[in-house]
Amino acid sequence: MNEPPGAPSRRVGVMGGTFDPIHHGHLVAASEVADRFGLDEVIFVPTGRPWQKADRTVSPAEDRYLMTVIATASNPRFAVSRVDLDRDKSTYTVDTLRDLKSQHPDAELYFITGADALSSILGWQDWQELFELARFVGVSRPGFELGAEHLAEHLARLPKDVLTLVEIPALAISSTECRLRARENRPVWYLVPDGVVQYISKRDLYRRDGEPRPDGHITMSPPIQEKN
Ligand SMILES: Nc1ncnc2c1ncn2[C@@H]1O[C@H](COP(=O)(O)OP(=O)(O)OP(=O)(O)O)[C@@H](O)[C@H]1O
Ligand SMILES: O=C(O)c1ccc[n+]([C@@H]2O[C@H](COP(=O)([O-])O)[C@@H](O)[C@H]2O)c1
Repeated sequence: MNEPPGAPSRRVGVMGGTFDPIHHGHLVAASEVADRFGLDEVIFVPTGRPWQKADRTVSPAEDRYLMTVIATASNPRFAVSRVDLDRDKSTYTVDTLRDLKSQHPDAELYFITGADALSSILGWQDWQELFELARFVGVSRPGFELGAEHLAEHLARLPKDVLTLVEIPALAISSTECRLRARENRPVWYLVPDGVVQYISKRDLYRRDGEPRPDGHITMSPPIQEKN
């Protein structure tokens, strides 16, 4: 929704991700950055077609969107946007930020990203334009420390003062590990919000392609190239 003319500038965080599934590492990152930067809101933006994950099967966009809604529903400062899901092409952050900027013309945008994603930022589509649209906040993640030499070398090529690095409480959780656990019938409780555990079970996500479900149905995850 557009803001009324003359409204004071709001600080809006943007947390993009594939969220397959969303987990507590994502939620803590958003919450910490909101606190440190006094953000009024954090908008979670599930990717539509994450081109950098084209080599693997990704769950249908609507499932990832609904899990993101479930996970964020209880926090009045968290919201979810469909901009990347409703765009009929590969997902690029430059498009995400352009769309959100036009929806929130008076807001200062803060794009939140983990240290792992940050380490490839110079390869992102139109990367120079990204910093005209938003400030970037890179957060620590176990296994991807902010002080790593290769990350520093990569980030040295960015313009000055466009990125702030923030240490956050370390949660060694990844969506990959959650999917693996769900596939092997091991618990994902406490790694993801309770409602997401229940959604994974209800929709039978992360079972092997072609593996029969207890009710005899066969689940096939659509390949990422298909429109979900
Ligand atoms: N445990 C975590 N701590 C901090 N940041 C995280 C954590 N997990 C993911 N992120 C960040 O959240 C954003 C979205 O991540 P994404 O949805 O790809 O999750 P993921 O756990 O990295 O998924 P996958 O294991 O499938 O690659 C990225 O910027 C990523 O760096
Ligand atoms: O714009 C790009 O080229 C680009 C390349 C890689 C990742 N991103 C964004 O970074 C965010 C995290 O991506 P991922 O793959 O870690 O889920 C998500 O919003 C992606 O759209 C964006």
